[in-house]
Amino acid sequence: MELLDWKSIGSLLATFVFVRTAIRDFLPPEIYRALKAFFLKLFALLQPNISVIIEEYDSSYSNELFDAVQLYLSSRCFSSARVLKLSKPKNSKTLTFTMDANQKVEDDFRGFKLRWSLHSVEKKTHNFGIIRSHENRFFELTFHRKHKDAVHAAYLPHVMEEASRIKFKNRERRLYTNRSSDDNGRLWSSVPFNHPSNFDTVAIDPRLKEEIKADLIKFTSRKDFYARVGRAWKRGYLLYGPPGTGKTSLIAAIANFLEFDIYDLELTAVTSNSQLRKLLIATSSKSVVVVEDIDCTLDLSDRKKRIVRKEETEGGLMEENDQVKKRDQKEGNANGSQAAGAGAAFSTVSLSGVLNFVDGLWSSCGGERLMIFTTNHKEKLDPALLRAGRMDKHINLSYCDFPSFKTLMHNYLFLVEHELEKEVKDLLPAAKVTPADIAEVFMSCNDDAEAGMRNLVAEIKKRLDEEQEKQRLAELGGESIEEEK
Ligand SMILES: Nc1ncnc2c1ncn2[C@@H]1O[C@H](COP(=O)(O)OP(=O)(O)OP(=O)(O)O)[C@@H](O)[C@H]1O
Repeated sequence: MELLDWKSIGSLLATFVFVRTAIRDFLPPEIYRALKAFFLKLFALLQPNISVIIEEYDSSYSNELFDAVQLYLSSRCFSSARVLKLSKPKNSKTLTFTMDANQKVEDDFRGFKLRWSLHSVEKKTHNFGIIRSHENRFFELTFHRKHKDAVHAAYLPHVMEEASRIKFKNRERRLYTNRSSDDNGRLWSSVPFNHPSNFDTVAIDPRLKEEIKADLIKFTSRKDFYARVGRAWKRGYLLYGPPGTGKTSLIAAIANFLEFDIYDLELTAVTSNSQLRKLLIATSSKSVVVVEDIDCTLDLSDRKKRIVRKEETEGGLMEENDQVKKRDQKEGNANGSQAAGAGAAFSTVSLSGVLNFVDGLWSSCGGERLMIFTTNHKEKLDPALLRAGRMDKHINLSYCDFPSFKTLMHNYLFLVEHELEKEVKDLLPAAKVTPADIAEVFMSCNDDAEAGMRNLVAEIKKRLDEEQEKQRLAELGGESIEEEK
């Protein structure tokens, strides 16, 4: 039996409207306001929770907040949801759990509880007489109304931040290069970045290692600092030293440490300033942009003076290139700036251009970027390019010293100590042996640690003998020239 029939509902409503009008019209305003507040409170007590709906699509665009919530809940839903979906998102290196529809997950934030649930409803759209049905998914977030402000001001930003952290952590890291042409017309082509080098495998002075790690941590954690002082969130490293001392290995270790992508920028493959600009803008935040062997890719000695004059303005790069062309024409240099140096043959951009672009552009690009330049000849670089703010940290990687040798001995031969290490210690300072040379000897001993150590001592002695012989011949040559005189 029905409790109320339509007639009763009608008279109840009429009574309610009559009473409400009577109260509003006849009660003094202060009493009316007090009564209103009382009933609102009573209603709030009876219904303390409020809900926020986050739909998958906002109009016809996908809603970033929905995706963020889904990612945020991926780690939390495992313990509480009964049915989970498992997937491997594109460009992600890990599997991700997501909630299925009609599941609930509880969350704690600053001591209060929130409840997430995922719903799915079928939605029909009519388009030119055709009826289509779509799955319309949405998250419902339920919490006590007294936490409304905290949810808006702190919890939802926390969800977004946490989601982007998870996304960053899960993503497959990539190595981008502008060296090979891309059939799809992309500026950068990329492959997954799986270089095994890290701060344990790279053999450099342990103090230097700690210094670099501390510098990287400081840099990446100073977002607010860079914003406060109005500077682009970037840092420049210059790695210099002879070939085979670990510059490339250190770059890979840094990228792995920071979990950043790498952009390998080959300047000789850049044909114009606008291309350079596009390339740099297309780099993502949390990345390391590497320009290797800058002394080979650019004609630094020849352009030195002009670079210094023009480097303060971004447009200076154009002018500089024009001047190079004009000078080439004047000097009858048919190949234009190709004569400037083998590596610089087709390059129409310069290191100062890169640095100027970076200064100018990246200030507006938000996220952090590390620029690493390498050279075997630091002395060839113009001091203006080496100043702080452009190349903030100069890292010298030199011939192998004893602590670096110990790292290699441990990594390659699994040895912590060895009777021959004293001999190596005595020989190393005089021998110009790179970590790459030592790695080569250890690699070729086929896991025979004893043979590895013996071969290394023999190799170092051989090199020292060769060096002495070279010196003796040089001295002899000098003497005979003296005699001829
Ligand atoms: N400091 C090091 N620690 C560990 N391995 C090293 C180190 N230096 C060199 N190696 C080994 O030698 C190889 C060559 O080193 P790497 O390419 O890093 O040197 P580089 O200084 O970049 O040389 P180049 O200037 O010729 O590019 C690496 O594959 C690595 O195995």
